[in-house]
Amino acid sequence: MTPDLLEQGARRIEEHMALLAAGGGNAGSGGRHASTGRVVESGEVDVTHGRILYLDDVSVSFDGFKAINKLSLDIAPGELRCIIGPNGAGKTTMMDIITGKTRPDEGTVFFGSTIDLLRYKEAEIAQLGIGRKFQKPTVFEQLTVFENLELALKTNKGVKSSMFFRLDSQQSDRLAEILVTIHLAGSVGRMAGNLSHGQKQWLEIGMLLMQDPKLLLLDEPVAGMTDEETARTAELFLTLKGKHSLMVVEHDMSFIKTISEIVTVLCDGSVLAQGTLDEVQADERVIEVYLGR
Ligand SMILES: Nc1ncnc2c1ncn2[C@@H]1O[C@H](COP(=O)(O)OP(=O)(O)OP(=O)(O)O)[C@@H](O)[C@H]1O
Repeated sequence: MTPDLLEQGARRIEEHMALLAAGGGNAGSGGRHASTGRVVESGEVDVTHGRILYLDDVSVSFDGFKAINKLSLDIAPGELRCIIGPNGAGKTTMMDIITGKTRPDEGTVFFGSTIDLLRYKEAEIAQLGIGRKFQKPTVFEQLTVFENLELALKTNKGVKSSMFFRLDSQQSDRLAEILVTIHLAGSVGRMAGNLSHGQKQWLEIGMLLMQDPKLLLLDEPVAGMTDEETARTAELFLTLKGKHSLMVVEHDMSFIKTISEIVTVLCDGSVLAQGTLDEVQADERVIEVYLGR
């Protein structure tokens, strides 16, 4: 390979890495653009006040339409919070705001009690420890399961160190542990493109886990999965709870029933109801706008 080709290849890897860091990998699908910016080293998030994520009075309008309307919400460290709500309720927009993809017109968004997320760009927020998984799997189809996971560790490396990157023993151990967690230990050498839809979703979650995120945002993770894959995903999320904080947007109520503690119902850009699944399912307002009679 000529130096030119090497350089081009390295540049392509770096572009992929920037996208991945912003939660929008583009290995054959999707394609969200990452903003580039200063590198922010991930450090400790101050959760002494019992909150890892804190949104207060957040609003955003698109052409005069209030997609998010005085939204206030907080999440405890290690919590698995489920978010439900009708189409257009603002669930995706809320995640866009948390991850820096959309800037709110007003309000406060804090990661722990000291990190004002509104001061950071999308790629920086990913590096602070907020991982996002979009609905569609965005793994690197032409690489193996192992290579995908290995690649996920390279996001902070420059071109040359990225090309000659080797896992140290601690990273190898973590990769092996994550392979088991995501049910892909037996598929380590398979090309990601040959995995089932559910396995691709797990692989992408594994790639996020390689970066050891403190908070994971997951948008409709079980959409399109078989019943068995859905059940295994529930198992996976229950394993992650406690070690990571999770915010899961889903429409699949039986999945929510298996994994949920507190469920937040969004409607018209704000919180309509919050409580256990039984509580929100019994709430007349929720039945009216979302669950149907
Ligand atoms: N960039 C944008 N420009 C204009 N309108 C937008 C934009 N993003 C979102 N909206 C509007 O804001 C509202 C909330 O959308 P959002 O995608 O956040 O809802 P959602 O709860 O995720 O819905 P779904 O369950 O269908 O994914 C919708 O009416 C949507 O059309």
